[in-house]
Amino acid sequence: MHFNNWCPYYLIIARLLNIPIQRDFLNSLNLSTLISNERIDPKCFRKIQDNKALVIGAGPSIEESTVQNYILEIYNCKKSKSNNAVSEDIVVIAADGATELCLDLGIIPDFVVTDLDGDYESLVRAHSGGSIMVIHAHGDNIDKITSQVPSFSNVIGTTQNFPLKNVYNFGGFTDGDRSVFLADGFLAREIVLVGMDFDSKIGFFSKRKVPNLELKKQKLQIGKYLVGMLLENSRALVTHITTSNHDSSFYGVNKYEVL
Ligand SMILES: Nc1ncnc2c1ncn2[C@@H]1O[C@H](COP(=O)(O)OP(=O)(O)OP(=O)(O)O)[C@@H](O)[C@H]1O
Ligand SMILES: Nc1nc2c(c(=O)[nH]1)N=C(CO)CN2
Ligand SMILES: [Mg+2]
Repeated sequence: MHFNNWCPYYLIIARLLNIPIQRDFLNSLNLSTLISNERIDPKCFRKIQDNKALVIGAGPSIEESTVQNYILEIYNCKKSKSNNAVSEDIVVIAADGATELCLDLGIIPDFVVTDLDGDYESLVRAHSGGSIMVIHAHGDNIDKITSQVPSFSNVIGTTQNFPLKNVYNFGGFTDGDRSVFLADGFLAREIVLVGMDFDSKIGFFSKRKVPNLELKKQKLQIGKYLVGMLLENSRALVTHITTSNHDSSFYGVNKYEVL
């Protein structure tokens, strides 16, 4: 989504959650100085363009074996397509806490979308395995950005504020909905959503210690709204994978599959 279209949503969210947008901007500048690359490597874009993006959120459905088997099935399909060399036409995008599940399943996500408030060890392991780290700067993660970004080399910087020369704004707020904005913005042909249980309890793979449960729930509702708004106008075919324990639904989805 272009910044001009994103900006009104950002201003409303900032007002709702009392976010000082000046601090968001300051941290974008901070992140910009910590990233060496000037522009995104076109290879990153081509990984998603016209391909199928599996976007994995950290909702509680990913704790269920049926969902884990589904993720593995898609991943094995990705691997088997070209004689065990990983085929490029399925791309795995893990939202923050979901990275840990991916690693547990033996999957290195192609992209990890994070504001660095999750499990640092998992991020380091994914990065060592080759994941592209899509790291988000905002006013409440200045310390994390400053201390952790220098340890990653394969980074795409993002912001919810003004984009800078090497810090992008694809739209979106929480790690989960920003993953969907990334898939859509990089022109995925198909988007499959897993673990996007915005109306359910906070998942185990989400932050273990949630300091403010009410705020977290508010953020999930914002994420749900943003995904619906984006997908309604998306060119991608969108499938939402759920289980009978989670009846989250949102606009813009072409197909539901209840496992
Ligand atoms: N029930 C759920 N519990 C947790 N995450 C969920 C749920 N449903 C969907 N998600 C998506 O999974 C993403 C990853 O979760 P995680 O808590 O690791 O990220 P987060 O956005 O950094 O959290 P926070 O908003 O507290 O910073 C969330 O950003 C959210 O969009
Ligand atoms: N300033 C600020 N921005 C955010 C915050 C937050 O806590 N503070 N949390 C987000 C969801 O992960 C996304 N953006
Ligand atoms: Mg996070």
